[in-house]
Amino acid sequence: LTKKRRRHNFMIHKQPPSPPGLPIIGNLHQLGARPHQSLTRFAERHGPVMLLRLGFEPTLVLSSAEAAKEALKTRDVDYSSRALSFCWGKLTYNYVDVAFTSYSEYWREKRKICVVELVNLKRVQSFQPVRTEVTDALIQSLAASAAKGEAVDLGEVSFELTASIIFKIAFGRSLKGSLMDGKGLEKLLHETTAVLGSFAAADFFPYVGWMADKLSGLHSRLDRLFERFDGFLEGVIQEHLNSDKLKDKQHEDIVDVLLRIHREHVRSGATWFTMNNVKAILIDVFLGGIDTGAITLVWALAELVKNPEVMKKVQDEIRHWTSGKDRLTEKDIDNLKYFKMVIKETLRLHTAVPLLVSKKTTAKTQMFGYPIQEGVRVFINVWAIARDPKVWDQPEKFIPERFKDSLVDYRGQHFELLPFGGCRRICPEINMAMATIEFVLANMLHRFDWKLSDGMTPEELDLEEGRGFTVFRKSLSSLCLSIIIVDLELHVHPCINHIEPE
Ligand code: HEM
Repeated sequence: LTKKRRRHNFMIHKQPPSPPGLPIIGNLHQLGARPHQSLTRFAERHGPVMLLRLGFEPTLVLSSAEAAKEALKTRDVDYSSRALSFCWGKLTYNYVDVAFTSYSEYWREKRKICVVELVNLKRVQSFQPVRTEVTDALIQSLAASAAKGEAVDLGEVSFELTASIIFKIAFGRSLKGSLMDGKGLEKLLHETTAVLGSFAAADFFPYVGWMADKLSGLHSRLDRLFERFDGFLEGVIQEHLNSDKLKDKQHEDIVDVLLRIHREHVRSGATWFTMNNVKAILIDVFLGGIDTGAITLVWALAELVKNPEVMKKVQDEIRHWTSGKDRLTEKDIDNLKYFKMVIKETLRLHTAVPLLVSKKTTAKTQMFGYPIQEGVRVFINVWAIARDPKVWDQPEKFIPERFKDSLVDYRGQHFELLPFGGCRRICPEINMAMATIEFVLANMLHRFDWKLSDGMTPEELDLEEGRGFTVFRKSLSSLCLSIIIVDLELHVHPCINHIEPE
């Protein structure tokens, strides 16, 4: 009995391992510019469950599929809240959005709106004409560049493309000629990403941190950003309220949907869904939808250019199944088995949000038998998990074939591949995001051949990642590629014997 009690006491007081830190700041200084990479190196030494101290904040870092499964499945309620973030709080009208709200009935209601109203299958399909229109315009502009022999900046192209789609889907207006045209929007998003990725002392040093943030100029940068976003959203909302077009449900944009829900709430006497909720959810769509999609597209093309044999194989497949047609439809994409493996491999190696959105424990809980307190910040390092050599053969290499006979998917059920997170807080917009990425990328690969410009060889192409913390942006924005328009007549029946349809 005594032995049992001793072991019980030992486990109660035992803490997960952690790298030694400094007084006051703890391990903060060790995170560096790419925290997911630093944390991966720590995990190699200290194991898949670590307890760090970031300032005064205890922070649990999980770096294996088993640990992710315990947090996201076995004890999902305990790990479902969000850690407060000073910057996000400001931009989301004090956490009244979906992504940064603590786990509660209030979050559940708002999430239900997202899932039921914004991203149901019908709605995703209803946006197909938008994806087609924007992709057609892209193909035309790429064809013009190819005809002139000009290289294109892939980062710019991808960004403009995902922004155009989100603008049409969410705000019902085109990006061009809107208040936030082209470069203006890109600059705004860069500044937002920089601010959100910067260190907010208030998050790690309660009571005193806000003063440091004020002195460092973070408050005024945030105020300026907030004013720009708020002004833009106010304009869009007024435009929708003043429009006398009565839209049928099939053709509503996201602002229409949210305003309709707001009206229904007011009519029923409910008070919890306010105009600030409308704006904060639009901020989620704006910040969650543009960068992530563009990042994924750029990485996919960069990997394909670096791996010409994969590029050839995937283009052969696409051109085979479209048999000389000018453009692929969304239906054609179902036939593209190898293409889907290329997408999965891109999401594995280059997950856009490497530490997910940071979580917080809602109660006293456990991890691998260690007791974990309530209110502990949690990072799930899905970047490390997707490169874990215990799970993946040659994890650093881009090998789409690894998914050939594998059931592993990215929809939150397989804990070794979690680019969209998993379980309760999983990205609610996977279908919308993937419909866009697949359609655009397949058409870009179908119509054009892509080569590095300025005589650069694939071996010379540097795929180093950029700086970032939560929403991760890499330095590939200036990846310039030459494009060649393909004579599709010559590609009517390229021989493909590597992938057969089911
Ligand atoms: C390739 C594209 C995308 C990627 C890789 C991505 C990734 C993610 C990730 C990793 C999370 C956090 C999951 C977690 O904490 O467990 C998330 C949450 C979220 N994403 Fe996405 N996302 C993408 C596209 C989008 C788009 C297009 C939208 C909106 C139109 C969106 C809206 C959201 C929202 C609202 C949440 C918060 C969910 C919640 O906390 O309940 N995402 N996304």
